Amino acid sequence: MSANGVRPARAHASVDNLRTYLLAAARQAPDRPAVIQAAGSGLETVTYGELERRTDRIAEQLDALGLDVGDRVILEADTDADTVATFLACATVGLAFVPASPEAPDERLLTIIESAEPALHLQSLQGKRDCVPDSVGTARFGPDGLVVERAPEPRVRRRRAVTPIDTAYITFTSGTTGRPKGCVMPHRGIIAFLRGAAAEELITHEDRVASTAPFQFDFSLFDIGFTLSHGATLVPVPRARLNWPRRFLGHLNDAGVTQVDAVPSVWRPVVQHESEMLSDLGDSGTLRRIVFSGEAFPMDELRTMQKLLPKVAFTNGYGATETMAASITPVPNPLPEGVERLSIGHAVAGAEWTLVGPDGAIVDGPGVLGEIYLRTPSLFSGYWNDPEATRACVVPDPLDTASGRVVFKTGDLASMGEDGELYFHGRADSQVQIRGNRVELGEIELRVNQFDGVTGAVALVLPRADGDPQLHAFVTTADGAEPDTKELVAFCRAALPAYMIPQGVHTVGEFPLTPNGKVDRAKLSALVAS
Ligand SMILES: Nc1ncnc2c1ncn2[C@@H]1O[C@H](COS(=O)(=O)NC(=O)C[C@H](N)c2ccccc2)[C@@H](O)[C@H]1O
Repeated sequence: MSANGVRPARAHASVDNLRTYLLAAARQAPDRPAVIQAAGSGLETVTYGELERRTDRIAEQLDALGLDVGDRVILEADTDADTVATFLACATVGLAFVPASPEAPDERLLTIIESAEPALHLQSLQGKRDCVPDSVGTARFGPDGLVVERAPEPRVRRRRAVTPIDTAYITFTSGTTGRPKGCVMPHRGIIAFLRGAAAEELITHEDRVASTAPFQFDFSLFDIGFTLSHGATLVPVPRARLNWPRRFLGHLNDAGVTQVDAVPSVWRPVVQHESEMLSDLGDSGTLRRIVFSGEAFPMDELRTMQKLLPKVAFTNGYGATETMAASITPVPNPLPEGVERLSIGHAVAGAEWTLVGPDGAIVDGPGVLGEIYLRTPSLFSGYWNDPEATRACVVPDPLDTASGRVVFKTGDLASMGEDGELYFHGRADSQVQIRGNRVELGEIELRVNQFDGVTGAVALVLPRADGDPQLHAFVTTADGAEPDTKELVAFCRAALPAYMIPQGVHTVGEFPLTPNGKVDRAKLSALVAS
């Protein structure tokens, strides 16, 4: 019995809960490897049976702290077996975990703590965080369970069961307004998306999936969920190995990885410095698939990857944290000549999207730009403590406004292909007009990329106090030298309308990245302001 005599809450095996859904394999084949992870300079394997034992031990200890279903727990960690066990333990007792990166600065963690008001902060035995306020309990997790340093204040337990609509996790994304927004994800939401993803039949239980995203980026939560729900093996790639192409590829090779999940930027240094080793990895026949998400894979970089990996399948995972994701689309290898924009295909099984034009009319034909509205059971519960931001994107189904059903207004623009597949055209709020003409940043980037010596291009429009917004192109070049700006601009003029010609060209050594590995456009903009 717990503090107020109520039996502690527990996930019920008969309804959707992340713990029961992700440990189903532990029942059927407990000796199968769940996680293969770095250990010293080598690797170690944690089986599904061992993962379940660690999960239950931590769940018991969390229970003893007397927390209530729905209480928040900061889980500051990198992905490994103990992080997964802690994540599953939280799901078992109905605690909402808030993934945090050990690399996040103190003030970012404190902002999240101020907003989420967690009962407990959890970090690994090696964790270095020591700025957690006294109002929050602290504990460390490891292979032998939890070590509680400061018990959380006792809570009154009002709930007796963990239900599928209870919160599994809250991921705080650095909202464009600067204040981080917490995406509240219910158990049934993530499970619905993972079921839809499973219908793509990308992997079997024999696969070994490498996860490269930081734990606080929900791409990592997808990797964990997708892999464990198939009874396959998760291979986390620690940052120390990820940041060295040779070590990264060695880790993939040693662990016998068959699929690598990574944002496009992860591959840039690998192709630049270890293309030979990458090609050998593809020829070995073990690596079968690369899944990317987060942002469009620059076409020329993708083509280069495909030349090195002719036998590997490429898959484009598109979607937002608010619905975990939306579509999982195969990319032809090789990409046919002339294809200049990647398809994001159709929404996964169990979901469907609608394109809505600027005038509110439904777009159901090719070539017209509209905003994607996603009808899906993987919809989040809303933004933490921000009903206004929630109302702005959880809206009545445009096809059936009287029904009371709601859909996710993605803020993404797309056009439709011949058989209804979609092509991503960028964020609605980054669409710009210059002198009344809609500017396609992707088209500008494509053209600049074709200029001799340019290896990467990002186009931005920067507002100006007085006058039209200005178009700027940021480029990386093969030898780091600045391209001849006049020639580059002339090259653009030969293919683009006048209003799409960059007024500023800036050479950077490499593109700055956000903590989640996406091109940091805000940092690029700041280069011009300075
Ligand atoms: N494949 C893409 N092409 C092009 N633009 C994209 C793409 N994937 C996202 N995006 C963009 O990124 C936004 C979502 O950003 S996010 O909320 O941080 N989520 C993600 O980036 C990852 C996403 N949750 C996910 C997790 C697991 C599997 C697939 C996708 C989308 O609205 C798109 O604008």
